[in-house]
Amino acid sequence: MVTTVLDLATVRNIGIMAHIDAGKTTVTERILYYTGISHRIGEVHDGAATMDYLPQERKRGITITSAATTCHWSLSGTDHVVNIIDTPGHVDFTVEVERCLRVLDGAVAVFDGVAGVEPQSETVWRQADRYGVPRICFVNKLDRAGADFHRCVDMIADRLGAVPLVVQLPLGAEDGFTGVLDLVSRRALVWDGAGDGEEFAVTAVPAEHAEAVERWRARLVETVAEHDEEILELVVAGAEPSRERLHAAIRRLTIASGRSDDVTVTPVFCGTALRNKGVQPLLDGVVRYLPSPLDVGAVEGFANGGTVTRGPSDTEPLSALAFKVTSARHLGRLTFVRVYSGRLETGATVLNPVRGRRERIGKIYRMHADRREEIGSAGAGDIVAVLGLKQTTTGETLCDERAPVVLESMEFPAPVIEVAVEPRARGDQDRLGAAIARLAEEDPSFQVRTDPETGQTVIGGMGELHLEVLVDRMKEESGVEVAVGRPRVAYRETIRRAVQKVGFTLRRQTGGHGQYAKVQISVEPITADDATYEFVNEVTGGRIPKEFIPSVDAGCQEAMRSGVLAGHEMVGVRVILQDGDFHPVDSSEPAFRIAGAQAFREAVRRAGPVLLEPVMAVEVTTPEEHMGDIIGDIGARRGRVRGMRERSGARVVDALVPLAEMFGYVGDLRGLTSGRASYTMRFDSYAEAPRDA
Ligand SMILES: Nc1nc2c(ncn2[C@@H]2O[C@H](COP(=O)(O)OP(=O)(O)OP(=O)(O)O)[C@@H](O)[C@H]2O)c(=O)[nH]1
Repeated sequence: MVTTVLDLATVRNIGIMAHIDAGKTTVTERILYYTGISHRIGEVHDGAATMDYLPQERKRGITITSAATTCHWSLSGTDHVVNIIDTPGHVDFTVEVERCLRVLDGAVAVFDGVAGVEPQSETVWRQADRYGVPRICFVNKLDRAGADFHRCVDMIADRLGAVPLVVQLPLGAEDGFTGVLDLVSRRALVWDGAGDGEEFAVTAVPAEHAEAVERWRARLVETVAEHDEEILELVVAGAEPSRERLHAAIRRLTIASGRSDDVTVTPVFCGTALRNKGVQPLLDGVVRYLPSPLDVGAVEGFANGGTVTRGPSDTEPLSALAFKVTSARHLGRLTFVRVYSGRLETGATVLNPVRGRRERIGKIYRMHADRREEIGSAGAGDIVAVLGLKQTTTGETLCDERAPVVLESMEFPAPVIEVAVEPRARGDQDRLGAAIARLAEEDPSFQVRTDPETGQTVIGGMGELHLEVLVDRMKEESGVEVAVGRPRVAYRETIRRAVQKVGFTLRRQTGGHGQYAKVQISVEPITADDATYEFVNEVTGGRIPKEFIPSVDAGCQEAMRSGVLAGHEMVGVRVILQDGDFHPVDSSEPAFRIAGAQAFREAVRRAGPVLLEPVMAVEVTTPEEHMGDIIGDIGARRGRVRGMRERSGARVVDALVPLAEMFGYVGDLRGLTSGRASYTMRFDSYAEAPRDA
């Protein structure tokens, strides 16, 4: 077992983000290959890709669950550790995207050289804008007919509002694409087509390209000078910036762009991952231009009611964030964590301050796609998987008991779409239950309930594709065939009025001794945003013995799970237990639970119950000319525009729209704007639904 102390300056924690099909998986595969992790190149289309290791993903050919993998890349004789966090591209998996963006320091944005900047690449790009993640771009698929590097660069400027720094030009095109021209070093990198792309020759720029290289290099220097003082001074003095100075300036600009709202300067690389051209220089670019944990600096957290910071150093107290929980076959629960400060040691006891529980660190692994390497400890800046954590889930902090801190957590939206599921084979109910429980543990945005009327199991998630994938995984991983109902919006119920003194008496005589419990309650709406339920006991003088009070509470909570209107979960109710009565022999905990639940249902029926529907915060990013259409359409969907902004040259419309009106929005928006606009949507709040909902 190895215990390595990393030189933080040599660590890169990156994500690879792209529109579906732009080639993210192929690029990742090639990176793993060149860095020596995988020993053969797995093709996505024959289902052998290493990174997409769920059988479900192999079948679909899309990347769904993020996995972290560590590899090494040497630049100028220095070894670098590159931790790659695989990020999904589909909007239904925003939770996955959010948890990745939370823990990574930089990203490679992959574009399809034929399609250019597609609407969905805009979506992921905007997400990275929001999280302030510095990026470099890779224009992929330049071997394809119709690929056009310069058009893609123009689209990066026009559609994403970024400042593209072209650092390479393609050498040849389509079938004749043979390599890249490196503008910083004024060299040609040529893959001769033999072998599997490991070898490339570094040559002088061919004479016929010399003029283009000089022209584009001048443009590169000019753009850098516009944003960087040091290079500006050199240019003004008429000096030629050296290769090292230019690299350093591009690095400064790339990293600073992540933090800036106005300008995103992004180096642009090119190649074809499938034909193994251009990936090694892209790796050089990752190391050269993307930030190390040291560049990202200290992380903020909360302690003792105030804010504290933890610097990226092994000598600070431990702070780490769990960003993913998976269950690994034959191993059990595996928790992926990013260490922000201090060291995580095998066998140590750490604190989960959110739960107030101590946890023992079992084994620590560095993950290499589907292979694990056990290590004794992990230091600040590292990303590893831990075995043995029993309680900690996604978004929770682990820290030193003597210096507790809660790192800012990720927020998980409420599930907004539901489907009923049932096993096709009668005897499979228990296996379905186990399969669901396993998935729910991995994915905080996935929830389960039982429909009180039909008795069916209902699963809820972030979107239709999200649920579809989960159902497929039940089959693939647990062998349960599932019949699925129609997707529907996940409603809630609440009350609008207070109701006083609603009583219920349970009196039953069955054979031996009977059952007796009497309660009187009031209910009232709680208006605080996130309040779901409160229980207040005002019974004094032993009119209900103390030991039965929690049973009344439990009965009310049980009744909250299925409202009186349509069996949806209830929120926002305060119950006040005012009075009651008992019998020395016939009263019991179950009797008070039943009485509590019955009184609650009766009270709620009189308290103006209403249906609540999920309302989504929708952010549409669009070119100026489509603003009017988009705003009109939002109105037609019962939506309300909250504001408008400009971000990196595009207009951003912020609106609240009921989810029930958002089915099919992807297609409608495409129709309205010829695919130029993109949107993201997350749960905002619940609001009263119209009567006919
Ligand atoms: N011609 C060509 N095809 C490529 C290239 N890179 C990837 N492809 C193909 O494009 C398709 C999509 O590639 P993936 O790597 O699965 O794309 P992805 O972005 O990971 O897709 P998701 O996992 O679905 O998000 C596959 O059929 C690849 O073989 C390339 O450089 N040239």
